[in-house]
Amino acid sequence: MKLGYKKIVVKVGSNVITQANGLPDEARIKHLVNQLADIKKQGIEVILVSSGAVASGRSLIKVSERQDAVTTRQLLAAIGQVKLINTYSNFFATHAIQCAQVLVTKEDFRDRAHYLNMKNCLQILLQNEVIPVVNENDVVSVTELMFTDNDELAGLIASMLNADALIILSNVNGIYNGDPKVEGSAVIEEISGSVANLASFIQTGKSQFGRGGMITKSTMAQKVAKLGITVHIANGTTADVLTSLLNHELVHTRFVPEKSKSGKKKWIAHSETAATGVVKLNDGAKTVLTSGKATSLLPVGIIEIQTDFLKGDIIKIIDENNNLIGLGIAEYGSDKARERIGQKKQKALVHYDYFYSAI
Ligand SMILES: Nc1ncnc2c1ncn2[C@@H]1O[C@H](COP(=O)(O)OP(=O)(O)O)[C@@H](O)[C@H]1O
Ligand SMILES: N[C@@H](CCC(=O)OP(=O)(O)O)C(=O)O
Repeated sequence: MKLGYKKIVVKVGSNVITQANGLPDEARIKHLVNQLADIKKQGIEVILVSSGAVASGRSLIKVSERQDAVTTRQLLAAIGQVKLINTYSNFFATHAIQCAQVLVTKEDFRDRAHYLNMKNCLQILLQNEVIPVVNENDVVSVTELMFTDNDELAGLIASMLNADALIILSNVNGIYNGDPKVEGSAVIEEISGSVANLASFIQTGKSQFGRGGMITKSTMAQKVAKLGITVHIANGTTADVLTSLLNHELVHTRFVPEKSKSGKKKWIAHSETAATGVVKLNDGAKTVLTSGKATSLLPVGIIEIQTDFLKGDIIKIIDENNNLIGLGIAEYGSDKARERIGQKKQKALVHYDYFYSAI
């Protein structure tokens, strides 16, 4: 395979594996499994992140209209995930490949210890030639405990496992430079760095069964590419999509990766919800920290400690307009940091090795 990847994360959206009438599209699931089996047999490690539990559940049970959205999702996912994983498991078995069900919540990544537990679990499956089939545990993850969508989860897993690439399969050929339904719009084939006007191309609407939409997909893709992982967004309803993509024969959107960041930085990048403290910087410090040079956060650039934190906590670093600049691990607690605000020649609050720039 021309692209030469050794480890890939493939994310399949609900729309790819659901027919227009809401029933699971078994022929498509089979076709994707055949390609994944082929890829695995070529020595590439594969992790699958598959949506579709809720959509599968909808085909199995009629839900009362009086039921609220959260409990409906729990009911449908609880039933649908069984069908979804059975379908994958049966198709993988025809290739003599074992797959595993890994259901996760945001809580499973809340601190470094939990994050490493998840990482160990996926690594042991890969070492045993098993394909992990990951989904959010929709039965227990509700409201603020939820991932934005499975694109966010797939980005987190790709970063955690140091994958070479993340392939997101949706029901469009990639990110278009306008409304995909309007004639004249074309697929943007390559995106490098942070493209400021990318969101302006993207319609806020989602596809029939999707959760996050293309804006969250592109924000996540830019973040993951910044960590050094190539991200591809392609059409999962196209025949032989994965093999064509990996052979460099498919029109789709590719996010060009930056230099690979360390495992610790990748973890910090995905730990915004675990952050305790909030520290505000002046514009000079912001410029230096986001310049791309190896610079640590010194107290001289701090103008306010907004929320307390302890040594070793993840802290959010914001600018004068309260926009997020980055995340980092505090070298000391907020008490000491407050005493040192604006002072020169003080120990860095966040060392460069433990700072992730969100800009
Ligand atoms: N500029 C754009 N390029 C591509 N897709 C877009 C764009 N703007 C909006 N979309 C919509 O985003 C949808 C894909 O996002 P989503 O519904 O979350 O899919 P999935 O279920 O695969 O995660 C597409 O079906 C498309 O309608
Ligand atoms: N966990 C949910 C899918 C949530 C989700 O992000 O869906 P999608 O936008 O289609 O990838 C399910 O299995 O139904």
